[in-house]
Amino acid sequence: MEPTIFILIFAFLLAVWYLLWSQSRFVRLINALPGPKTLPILGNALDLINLNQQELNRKMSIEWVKKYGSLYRLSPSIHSMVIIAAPERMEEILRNPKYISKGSAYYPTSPYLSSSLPFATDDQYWRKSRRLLNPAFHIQVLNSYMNVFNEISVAASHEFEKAIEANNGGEFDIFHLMMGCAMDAICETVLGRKKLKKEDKEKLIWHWESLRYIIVQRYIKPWLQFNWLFELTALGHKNKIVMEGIIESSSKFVQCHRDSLKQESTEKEFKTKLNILQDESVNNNNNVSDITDFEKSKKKLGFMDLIVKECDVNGNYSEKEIAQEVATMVKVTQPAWGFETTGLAMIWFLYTIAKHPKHQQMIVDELDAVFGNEDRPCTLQDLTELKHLKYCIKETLRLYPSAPLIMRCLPEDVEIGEYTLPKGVTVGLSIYGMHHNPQVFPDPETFKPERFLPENCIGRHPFAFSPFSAGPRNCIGQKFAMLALQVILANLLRRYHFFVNPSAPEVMTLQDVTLNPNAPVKLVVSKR
Ligand code: HEM
Repeated sequence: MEPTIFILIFAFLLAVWYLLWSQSRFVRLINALPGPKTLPILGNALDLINLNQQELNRKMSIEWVKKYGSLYRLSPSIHSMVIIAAPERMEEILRNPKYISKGSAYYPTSPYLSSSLPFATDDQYWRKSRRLLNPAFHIQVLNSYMNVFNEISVAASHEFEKAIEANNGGEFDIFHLMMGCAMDAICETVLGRKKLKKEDKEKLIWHWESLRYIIVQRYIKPWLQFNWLFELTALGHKNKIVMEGIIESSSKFVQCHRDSLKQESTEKEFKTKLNILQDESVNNNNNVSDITDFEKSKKKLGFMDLIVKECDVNGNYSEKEIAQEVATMVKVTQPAWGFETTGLAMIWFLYTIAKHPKHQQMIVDELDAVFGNEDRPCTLQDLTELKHLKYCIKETLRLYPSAPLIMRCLPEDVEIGEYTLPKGVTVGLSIYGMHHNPQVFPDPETFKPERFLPENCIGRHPFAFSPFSAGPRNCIGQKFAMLALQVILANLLRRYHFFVNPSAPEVMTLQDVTLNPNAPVKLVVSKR
């Protein structure tokens, strides 16, 4: 066939398809919502494509919320999306156990991570995994990590000392130092106490940074949303390499943990260990003569123990599935997830309190009252007394939620106010937009930790502050993250003061899978 005829037929079919599609009930319901003007087929792609990631964040989370309200539509391409930035509306979606599906919203990572907890699109599989992994984040398990968090703070303090020396007391970028610290916190606890070598850490960070870039590119460039086309591009090729690297390093974590469990055990003893570990109160009738250490510790199963057990003992997970779970636990991106979300929270916290010396001093006063001159580890009891520290962490997570936008795919029509959100639509829940919405938090751009004093929370909608999302599919690592943040940041502030160079330009946020800084986060750090 002549190429011209082929093109004409293709254009005709596309026009017919577009005409039918644009008359559909789905499109009519979406178009009833306020939102920026769309172009045929391209939707809002032209609005988005010309923006850099910093402008994209402002536009989506602040400008358009102001212009169109806290419920508006956006069409990055033919895939329309509804953005929500108000707690009452978010609650209607997040609280409902029927609306836990992410649909294909997180497809840019598939097929590699499609069956890990944060990305699972199959509801049944998600329920199975969530039920299985919940005990690994039980408060008793988390409390057993206190020592590790204290040790990691000491190691991070040494790194700061080296950086201060290397920079002759001048400013330096804290990004990689704090990311490494958060990665250690996850690796040495949830991932089975494995210490990573510097080069392995750097490789993992590179993998996840590349993946983040790829995901954003696929959202804003509509042609990359076709898998077959994407795979033909240089970006598709890079995606393959990156994902294979991530899965490979995750499999190594699993193998390493399995080896350490198996060490000096027969196969039978190994399986018995895993079974015994699961029981909170170990039954004396068990045949446990050879596992007395485990019996004594009465330990609950950690994340790695649980998934190795499910694979090796119960056969409920394949080797590939557990590698995917481990991969997302390392990064737990989207949002989701793990070292990056926690590392970013630490970075934004240090930057923010460096910019607000009054609040830094209030935390330091509190630390001095609790620890005096003692150089001892931080305990759970200490944390209950470090109230201003907690308010500052919460206010940082309000201003800089590590996961700025999360998504759900609606399995049925949902009535919200005067609008009907049609079945199958992707809802983008803008945590950043809600936290910066002046109707939810007055004077939203100002750092005011006192917002979190109990008396100031009265009357605030329970979903208004949701850095960890809310409802059945909220962050499984929320308590872990808060504990790690409090211990590590308290210990750093016991040893160092943090300042910003007053003439340095402000560090801004980038609209990304996670909320990253647009420039190096340079601080002047001095010993207390
Ligand atoms: C400051 C730190 C953190 C923040 C702000 C954060 C935020 C979030 C958010 C907003 C979600 C919901 C995503 C969605 O609904 O699409 C989520 C999910 C998740 N987070 Fe976190 N997270 C943090 C730390 C962690 C840590 C330390 C872990 C694990 C050790 C973790 C593990 C997960 C997992 C597995 C999910 C998926 C849960 C599910 O789909 O059932 N997160 N996180």
